Amino acid sequence: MELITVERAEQIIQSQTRDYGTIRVPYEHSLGRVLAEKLVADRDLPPFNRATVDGIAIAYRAYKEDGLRSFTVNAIQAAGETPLAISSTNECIEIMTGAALDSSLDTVVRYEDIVVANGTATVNDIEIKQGQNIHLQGKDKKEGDVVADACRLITPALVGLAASVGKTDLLVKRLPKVAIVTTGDELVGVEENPTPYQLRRSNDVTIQSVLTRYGIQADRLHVNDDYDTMKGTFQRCLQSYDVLLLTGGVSMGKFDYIPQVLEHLGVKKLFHKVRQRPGKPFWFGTYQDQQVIFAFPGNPVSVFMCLHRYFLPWLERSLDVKISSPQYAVLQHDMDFSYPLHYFAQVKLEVDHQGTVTAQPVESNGSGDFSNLIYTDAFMELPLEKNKFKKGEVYKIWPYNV
Ligand SMILES: Nc1nc2c(c(=O)[nH]1)N[C@H]1C(S)=C(S)[C@@H](COP(=O)(O)OP(=O)(O)OC[C@H]3O[C@@H](n4cnc5c(N)ncnc54)[C@H](O)[C@@H]3O)O[C@H]1N2
Ligand code: MOO
Repeated sequence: MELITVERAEQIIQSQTRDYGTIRVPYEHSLGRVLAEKLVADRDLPPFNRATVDGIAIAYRAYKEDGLRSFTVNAIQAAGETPLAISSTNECIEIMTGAALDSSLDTVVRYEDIVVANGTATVNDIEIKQGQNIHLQGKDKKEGDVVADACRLITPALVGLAASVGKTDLLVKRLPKVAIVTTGDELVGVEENPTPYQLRRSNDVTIQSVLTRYGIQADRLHVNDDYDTMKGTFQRCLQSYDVLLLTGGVSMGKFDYIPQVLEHLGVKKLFHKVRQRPGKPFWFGTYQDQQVIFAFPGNPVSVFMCLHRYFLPWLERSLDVKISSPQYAVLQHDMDFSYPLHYFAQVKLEVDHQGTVTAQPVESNGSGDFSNLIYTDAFMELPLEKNKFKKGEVYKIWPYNV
């Protein structure tokens, strides 16, 4: 099969989004999930006229029309208490931040602007405005107003908002069951001691960690490069998971069995090999129009790039998240890349003094060199149509560390 372009690969993948339905989860466990319902205010926000400072509450007309500057303290009212009224406009209530104002009061003066002595509060020589220091009932939202629309990624602010409107269970998008399967005889578990020519597996934990941001608890499995073992493992995975993320074994090597095994099992290949670096041997397919299989080339940077450039957008679209607009940055160095491939450069992002996002490319030793991934922030997508990329030009970025 011919190598396809990045754009075509993206199109094919996006044509295979899936709907996993919805489920209710307690709001404490909803962070990172995708909201599948509108949240409405169960009461006005704020629910009452609320003092925004500690001080005294007065009737403004006594200050303005009667020229009063001293007020007899009628009572002290804490937040949460039933509003206390004054019986005459020469009185005030000492009121605390967050307390509800009675309808006989319409203005709050801070402690800093008064002197309280012997049961009387005297206002300093300052200008007072009617209605000051009061957060009016319903000013933010009215009862029944939408406070959050559906298809949003649930952020800490949204969890707080849900709690404030008494939503104990949130309807969220159901997540796919994901298996991450690493392959390769040279790979040992993190706890094991590698021989001089073996490596510790790292792709699986990296992928798993990225997925936790979306609330996905993916399972990790490892298979050695044995055709029948792979066949058995993948077959079981296809029965129990919605998505398989495989790493390694998709290139030209004598033990790169993955494409063969998958096709043997009836997985439909939608493409193999993309005009890109890293990640050229990327393989993608579907099983019985249900399961979706991403087989990433084993090099850690290839895996990381393909995960952010292809899998996460697929996931976000499948979960119906409001898609954020693409991000761009200004290249800070001339770069040459003379192969007819899209090049995904690792870049360090900064915001300059004019507020422009700039991208500083970082040299790497190919897709097996993952040492820079912690010092860089994004892949910059340099299109295959060009070989020379000039300082000052603007290209798309795929952030991973921001
Ligand atoms: N004759 C050719 N050889 C290669 C080509 C090619 O076009 N022709 N493509 C190269 C490219 S590009 C890549 S990328 C690699 C990808 O090959 P595979 O997908 O078969 O990956 P492996 O050979 O299994 O592994 C590559 C490399 O990554 C290490 N690895 C694998 N899995 C993990 C893991 N879970 N954690 C950490 N490291 C991992 C593995 O040990 C290898 O060093 O093929 C080129 N060859
Ligand atoms: O895709 Mo490979 O990642 O170019 O090394």
